Amino acid sequence: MITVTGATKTYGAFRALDDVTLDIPAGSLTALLGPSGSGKSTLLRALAGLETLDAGRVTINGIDVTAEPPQRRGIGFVFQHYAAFKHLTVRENVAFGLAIRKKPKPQTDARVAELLELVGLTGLAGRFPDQLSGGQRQRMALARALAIEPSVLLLDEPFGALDAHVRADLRAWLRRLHDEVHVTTVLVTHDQEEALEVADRVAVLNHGRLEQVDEPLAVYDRPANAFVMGFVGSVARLGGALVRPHRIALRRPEESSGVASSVRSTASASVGSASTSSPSTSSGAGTGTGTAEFGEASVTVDATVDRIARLGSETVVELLDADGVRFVARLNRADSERLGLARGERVSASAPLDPATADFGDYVI
Ligand SMILES: Nc1ncnc2c1ncn2[C@@H]1O[C@H](COP(=O)(O)OP(=O)(O)OP(=O)(O)O)[C@@H](O)[C@H]1O
Repeated sequence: MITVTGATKTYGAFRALDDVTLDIPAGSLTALLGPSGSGKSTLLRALAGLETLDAGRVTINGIDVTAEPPQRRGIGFVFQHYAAFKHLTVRENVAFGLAIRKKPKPQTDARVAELLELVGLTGLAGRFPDQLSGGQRQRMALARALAIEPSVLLLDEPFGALDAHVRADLRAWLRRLHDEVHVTTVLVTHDQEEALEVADRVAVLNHGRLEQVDEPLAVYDRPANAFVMGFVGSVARLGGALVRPHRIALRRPEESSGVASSVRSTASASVGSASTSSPSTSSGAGTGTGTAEFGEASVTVDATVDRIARLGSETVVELLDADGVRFVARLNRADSERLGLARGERVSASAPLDPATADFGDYVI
């Protein structure tokens, strides 16, 4: 278990961490997620002891390590650009931490063999780092970090420099690795998909402040505020309300049933008539709210299709509402083909108003 209490760090007048308090459960894989400059790396470096806090405390497994140097915190660290020893083989790189701790050779050899097996590099043990791919190098870095049996593993965008396919593979691999070794792990990422896929807890940072800490789906489904909603998934502004693009149902004005991208694909009879009969609603002409379509509060606007991008499994439809506000709806392929929309067509767009997020509409994201 790691606890961070009131962590504050300033650089001159700039507050990189602003009173961050966070518990990281033992054995969890927690992602620190946030945009560039939000303070993720500063927080991770403070956990590592590479950064001194202006105020606040860090404990690891009940021991206050705030004033301890990195080497006395029992941590393993992997950076985006791993600095391997170029003149040492993969095996020697992984053994490095054990060698400087003067572990007996047979013990070191056995541990290194076990780690190379764990990260799938057994066959490449005799190679030098520049004979490895980027993904293999990062796996070697993880093996090296794990060699000293750290109580905490700190990963700063470890796959950030790799291409999308390799990243996706390594993400899945990291999840499996974590399920095997259960080391308390903190992963810094600015990629919400990576955080939701890999972590069992996600801590969202913005401007040095902790906005929300929760399970991955909870930050998506029940975001604490408009920033979290916008950062952990895409959002559309529909008649002043923020909704998820995959929950928007589109239909031609003359049709009686809508087509939405997922759970709402059979949504029928709508409040679309409100769009023309209530031009005085707060969001302007073409907007209505009601409860008929989704069995819960919903919002409907008239819109014009501006652009259609068919991405394979889904279709992204860009629309303009009556006020010229652009928003995006995401349809699954079957629904999109059934609807057969074209640029310039007029449609009505409806989405349920989630009570948890309905009042985020006033926020600027
Ligand atoms: N040594 C430093 N001196 C001055 N400012 C710094 C220093 N280190 C970080 N900062 C600033 O603190 C803020 C937070 O930086 P940090 O690296 O923690 O952000 P981050 O969320 O990890 O971003 P990124 O994803 O871009 O790495 C940034 O605005 C950065 O410019």
